[in-house]
Amino acid sequence: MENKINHIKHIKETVLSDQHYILKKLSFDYMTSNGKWERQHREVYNRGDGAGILLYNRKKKTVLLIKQFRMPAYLNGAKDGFINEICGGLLDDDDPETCIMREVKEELGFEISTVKKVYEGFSSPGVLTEKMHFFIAEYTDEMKVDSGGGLATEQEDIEVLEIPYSEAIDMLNNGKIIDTRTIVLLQYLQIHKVLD
Ligand SMILES: Nc1nc2c(ncn2[C@@H]2O[C@H](COP(=O)(O)OP(=O)(O)O[C@H]3O[C@H](CO)[C@@H](O)[C@H](O)[C@@H]3O)[C@@H](O)[C@H]2O)c(=O)[nH]1
Ligand SMILES: [Mg+2]
Repeated sequence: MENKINHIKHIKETVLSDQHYILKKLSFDYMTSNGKWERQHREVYNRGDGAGILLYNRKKKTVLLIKQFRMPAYLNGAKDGFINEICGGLLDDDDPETCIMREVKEELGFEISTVKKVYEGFSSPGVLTEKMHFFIAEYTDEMKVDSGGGLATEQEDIEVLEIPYSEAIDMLNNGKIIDTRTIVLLQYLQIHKVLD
């Protein structure tokens, strides 16, 4: 594989794992800022892109979060490994809007028809190819169609949390929200005074 960008060349890819998603080792020549070429090696994990959404209710001043077990967080000191998060998922073959509406239905049990895209960005650009699409949307009780909880066929075991926005902000400030996607969207609501 050759790249048109002129600060990298001689790119070699080796698949290290393709069991579920794809982990590759990339070896390439990189031209440093002082003009010298050096051989670099980087492991890159490709799980596709993702989308996440924070649902809020203007009248009740509540937000919808989910709680689920995350093995990587458990391995890295997150107590029992249960993480408070925004609803979200991998795009698979869908566009971000279609994906996020599907995840809202599967994980939260709500059917929403409009979402607002607020950000797009790389989750962890040094290691993941993943680009995240961030959304917010308003919900009302009438949009609830079932109890959510995720797909048992995908071994998802998700608790839906409807909590006062003020409590979510307290959780953010006292370290109980430790998922960066969730921090980003709660701060979006704060910065833009969406529920003030
Ligand atoms: N067998 C197997 N299944 C897996 C594996 N990894 C994930 N899965 C399955 O794939 C499903 C993915 O569910 P989604 O809702 O689509 O994704 P997510 O795990 O919620 O990911 C979201 O959060 C991530 C963490 O922040 C984000 O990285 C991602 O973009 C997305 O927003 C999981 O429930 C699980 O069943 C694996 O290594 N092996
Ligand atoms: Mg998910």
